Amino acid sequence: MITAEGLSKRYGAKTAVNDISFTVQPGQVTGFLGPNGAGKSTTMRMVVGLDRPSAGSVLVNGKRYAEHTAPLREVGALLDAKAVHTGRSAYNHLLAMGATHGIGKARVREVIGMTGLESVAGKRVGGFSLGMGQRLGIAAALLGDPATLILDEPVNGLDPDGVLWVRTLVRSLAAEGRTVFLSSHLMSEMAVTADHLIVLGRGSIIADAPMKDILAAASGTSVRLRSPQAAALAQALAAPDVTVASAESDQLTITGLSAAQVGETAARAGIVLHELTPGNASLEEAYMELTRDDVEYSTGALTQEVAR
Ligand SMILES: Nc1ncnc2c1ncn2[C@@H]1O[C@H](COP(=O)(O)OP(=O)(O)OP(=O)(O)O)[C@@H](O)[C@H]1O
Repeated sequence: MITAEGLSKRYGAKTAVNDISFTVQPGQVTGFLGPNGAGKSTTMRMVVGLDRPSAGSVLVNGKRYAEHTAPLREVGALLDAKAVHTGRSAYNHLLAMGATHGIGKARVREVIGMTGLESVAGKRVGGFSLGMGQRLGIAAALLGDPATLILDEPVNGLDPDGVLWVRTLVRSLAAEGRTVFLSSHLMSEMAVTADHLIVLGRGSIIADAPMKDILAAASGTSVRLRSPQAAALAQALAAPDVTVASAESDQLTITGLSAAQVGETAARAGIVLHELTPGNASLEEAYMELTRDDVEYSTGALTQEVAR
């Protein structure tokens, strides 16, 4: 479990993380989202003691990272896969990391197997592709068999096979009861990987909720229905903030009302429904709506140009 209380980080005049409090629970995958520069990496770095908070604290299983006698066994982190520039082989790199914690060859071989690095384990890490580097970073994070995993952009640079592998891996780690804290800009992937989301914008938390609640709260969602009395229902639903579209005579697509509100209006009017389907917003839509005012490096003008 990760617990942050009033956590802040300032770099000179720049406040990268501004008084945030959150808990990352075990047994589920918690996604960490936010626009570029929102403070995600800074927060993750503070969890593992690579950056010192300007105020507040962040604890892993009740202690600061540095207070753990064997931190690799508590928290495994993939923070910057490119940081490993070494002439060592992957096998020797992991062995050297493990040596500080009494972790031996058997566990090193195990994580090499888990991350699909067998065929390149003897090769110099310096020559690794981005994807191989990511796999090695994940192998390093898993080395101490930690109860908490922090993965900053783990699918960056991975091919579709690798992306699916990370998804399966993190889901199984969470199912084993571990705490998994994961950042990614790939919304479609996050949507199928995370159970819970923490969204940062300009250093502050703008959402901290289960994935399903974030999707359900997104406005602009539509409700689709089929009814033999579709025209009468369209009239009954008419209201200033409601739009009703009809592609076929027995079908309606409604925005501005929930499925429950549509069903209740139909019941009050004595109208028969054959189908009533709430259309959830995609995570990408929900995310765009949440972070609309918090994008530091806005490309609004450009995207408007392109959309024209
Ligand atoms: N060492 C540093 N010195 C000065 N400013 C920094 C430093 N590290 C980060 N920042 C600033 O702090 C803010 C948060 O950066 P951070 O890397 O944590 O964001 P992020 O959410 O991880 O972004 P991205 O999605 O682009 O990785 C940014 O404005 C960044 O420029």
